[in-house]
Amino acid sequence: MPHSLRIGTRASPLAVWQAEHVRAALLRLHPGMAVEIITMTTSGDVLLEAPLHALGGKGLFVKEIEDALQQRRVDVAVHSMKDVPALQPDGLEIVAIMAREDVRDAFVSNTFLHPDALPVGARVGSSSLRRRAQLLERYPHLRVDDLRGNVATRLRRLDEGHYDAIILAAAGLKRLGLPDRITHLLDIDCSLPAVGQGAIGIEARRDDGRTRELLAPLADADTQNCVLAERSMNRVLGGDCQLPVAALARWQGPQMLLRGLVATPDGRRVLHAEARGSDPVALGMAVAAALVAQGAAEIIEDVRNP
Ligand SMILES: NCc1[nH]cc(CCC(=O)O)c1CC(=O)O
Repeated sequence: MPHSLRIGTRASPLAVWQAEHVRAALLRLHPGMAVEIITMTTSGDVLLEAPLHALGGKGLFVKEIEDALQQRRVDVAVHSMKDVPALQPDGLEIVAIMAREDVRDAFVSNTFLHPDALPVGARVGSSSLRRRAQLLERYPHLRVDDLRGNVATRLRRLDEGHYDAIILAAAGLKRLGLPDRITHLLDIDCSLPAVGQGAIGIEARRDDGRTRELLAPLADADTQNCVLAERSMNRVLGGDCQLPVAALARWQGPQMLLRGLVATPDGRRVLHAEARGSDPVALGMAVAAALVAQGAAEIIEDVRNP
């Protein structure tokens, strides 16, 4: 019997690119396998007007796709790991994380070559509290305005002149074939990325051994361990991508270095912690504990219940 597989994904061009990336990798291993991509609209796509962090619920971009997975309408869900909540619903599991793209945030402007060049009162578009906080810490003279929508929408709003600059994930621009739109790549000391940024995660039903077996070779062990460390930090903090929380793990030889950050959205308080080790989960818990010791839990509570 020939293998066949249904992949569920958001309908945005970036999400579809990522699902096609998974399909291509599967077809390289199993030429002739039937892999169907099924696009769906998520509540995150529908609720485009409200600022993301005000919508409250976690996993706005993954919920409907996970429902389809649980109901066996699809066999596989492909997500940006950045959008995936710390815990998966009953019976589902992230079974593979693929090799990471560029993890950095990108500064995109048609006028200014670098954020250093932005004048007092310049408008920067971003709905991410994490990006807002880190930008305002370094450049308190800027105005950060909400900007939602898929990558093309955000670029169009910039081009229409609503903003002097916007911040986007470099990974999305590169995947969509738009690397030329990157004006300046922000160093991780300037903008520590979101947990899981740049990584594609593949989710399946825990008990679906056949699908898990098909997907296993798509995993990149180094990326998987780094994202595990970042997510283990985030789980302790109760974080999701709607909070001003950042983390990045990288291998330095046999050791992993995990950096974590929690900030107030206005960038006035920015907590940093880092640790080295080889056990990703322990590392994430250690960095989370170091942030909590500096007051991270109170900052997060204030953001959740202003
Ligand atoms: N929240 C939306 C989202 N989810 C993942 C990416 C980019 C791709 C990635 O980080 O893997 C983006 C767009 C952005 O932040 O610019």
